[in-house]
Amino acid sequence: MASTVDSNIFSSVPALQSNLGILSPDQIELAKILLENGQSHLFQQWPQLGVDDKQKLDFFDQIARLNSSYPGGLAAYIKTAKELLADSKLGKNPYDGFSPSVPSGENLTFGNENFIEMENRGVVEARNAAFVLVAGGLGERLGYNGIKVALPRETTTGICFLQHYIESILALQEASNKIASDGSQRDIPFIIMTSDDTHSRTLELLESNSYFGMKPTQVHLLKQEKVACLDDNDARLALDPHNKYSIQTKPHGHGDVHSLLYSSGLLHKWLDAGLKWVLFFQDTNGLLFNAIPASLGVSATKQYHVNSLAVPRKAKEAIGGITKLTHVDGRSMVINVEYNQLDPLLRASGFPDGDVNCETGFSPFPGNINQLILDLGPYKDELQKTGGAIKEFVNPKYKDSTKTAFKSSTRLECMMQDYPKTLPPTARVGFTVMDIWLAYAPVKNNPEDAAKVPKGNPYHSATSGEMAIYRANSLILQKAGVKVEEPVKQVLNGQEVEVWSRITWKPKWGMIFSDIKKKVSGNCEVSQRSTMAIKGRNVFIEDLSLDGALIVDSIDDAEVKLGGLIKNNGWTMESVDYKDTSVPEEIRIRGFRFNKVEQLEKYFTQPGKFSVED
Ligand SMILES: O=c1ccn([C@@H]2O[C@H](COP(=O)(O)OP(=O)(O)O[C@H]3OC[C@@H](O)[C@H](O)[C@H]3O)[C@@H](O)[C@H]2O)c(=O)[nH]1
Ligand SMILES: [Mg+2]
Repeated sequence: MASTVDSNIFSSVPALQSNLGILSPDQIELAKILLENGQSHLFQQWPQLGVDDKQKLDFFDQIARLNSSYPGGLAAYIKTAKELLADSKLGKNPYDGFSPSVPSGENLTFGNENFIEMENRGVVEARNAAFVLVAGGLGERLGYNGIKVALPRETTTGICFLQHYIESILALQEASNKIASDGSQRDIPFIIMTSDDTHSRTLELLESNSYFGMKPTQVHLLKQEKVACLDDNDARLALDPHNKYSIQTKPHGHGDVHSLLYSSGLLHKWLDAGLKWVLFFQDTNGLLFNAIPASLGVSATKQYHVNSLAVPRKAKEAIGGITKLTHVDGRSMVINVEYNQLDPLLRASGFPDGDVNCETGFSPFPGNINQLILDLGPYKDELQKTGGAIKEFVNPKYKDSTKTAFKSSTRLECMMQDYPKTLPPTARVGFTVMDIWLAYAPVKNNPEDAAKVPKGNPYHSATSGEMAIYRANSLILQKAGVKVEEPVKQVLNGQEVEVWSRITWKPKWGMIFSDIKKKVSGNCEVSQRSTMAIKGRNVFIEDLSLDGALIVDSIDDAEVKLGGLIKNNGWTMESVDYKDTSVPEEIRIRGFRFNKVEQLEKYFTQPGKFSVED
């Protein structure tokens, strides 16, 4: 009751004091925390007891959520915000005292002996891994209305990113269980971090598709909460302009994944179950699983506590640079420097041209694709110390050079790749660089912005993301001995792209290069205008000459041989303008659609041996 609490602190805020009677002891505690941290303005407009009481309690519900979802609670959030805002006002460089240099890491070349060895090792390790997808972002740059994981990875099959990720994990699980030394079977855990922006639609996508073949018990959704917005340099929390009982909130960034995993209790469970690795990945990289087995192999071989996957980076490309930072006091770390910070950091530390390409045509700093492989043991130990809190930053847009007022409210943010920042120097932090064509093709930019990307830099659009899949699959088959015809150049949605044969396969057909090589033999060729979708597991390509469209699906017990000359009118590509709203959004953001003129389509639903020849 109001009379029993310390009245001093409340007496200076009469609007709150007069309402204490409706608050529970817990709520009164929260009110105290707010007042002690300079937030009395939140109650300024509160009417007397009896008016809007329900909304006042809603206000405290929200405060309780904000308090419990942040490591250290609101007091810690406000304290950090004050510090970071003061640094920002002073224009303090977050990398003060550090000088950047180019780090050295593992380089993998697709298909060579080392790569194949790493892939094999990765498959052994896969059953000891848990996969974590961060998918709480809205994808504002892409501007797509749905959730990004529901977008087709490519439109030949229309299979969405989430289905592809799940089928890839299941394929790895099966391959890994098959060779388990103790013969035991394990289900690889799959965690998806969602937010209020994506949670219900992600759940709905999973449920309406029977979890794409995964056991529902294998999948966990962890929803991140947004954090409170800040109105000024004193870190006064921002009220919603339309509701004085509600604090404005914004996303805190993908760094939340660590505190959520920690508080979920899953890390202990995984350790008890004998798991060893946690793999983090982002929502729309359709090539990612080409890179997973080999880089997991690298983690295991090198005993990396942290392994970041990277690709050669074009200067000014919107991907972070992996950088070695050496402090004047001698300590050093290998860490991602985010793309908006790399140029100023370089200019401030002896690289007068900033973020530019070197003689290789690429930035000397490898590009972070934000796929992290962490060793579970040290990861859990570290989170036990930090509670999963990740070094944050603030990025206020000031009204003017006095830096006293913001254009709009700001908030603290954090990034999952900043996890190594708190690690001791003894931690084994490394990275693995792979070819771009193999490993990285995110879908982040809308057509208009993609068309403005400087020539030679990747578009990161729905168009380039899909074309990258056909290119990667074509190149992989070429390396396996298939004569895949060279691509043609085409401009789609204002972006010049290479159009390769539209080749796709299900993960269970071939997860690693040695599997794929086993499925291809003889003299095979595929023309540029061809489409080939392999959906069955035991499909073998032998002396095939394809000039047209071929779709094959089969049950696992059917062994299917594809051979001979298969020729038909195939599928043609028609240009679509992204502004044409008569076309579904997920198609028009690509700038093309298929006209399915003619195809050979075969389904094998009975066990046995079959062959497809025209
Ligand atoms: O609050 C958030 C924000 C983002 N995310 C998820 O985090 C992932 C990355 O988000 P964005 O695509 O906005 O990230 P960015 O493109 O800004 O940069 C990111 O990817 C490229 C890397 O080089 C950068 O270092 C990395 O920060 C997405 O899967 C998104 O859904 C969250 O889960 N929660
Ligand atoms: Mg972003």
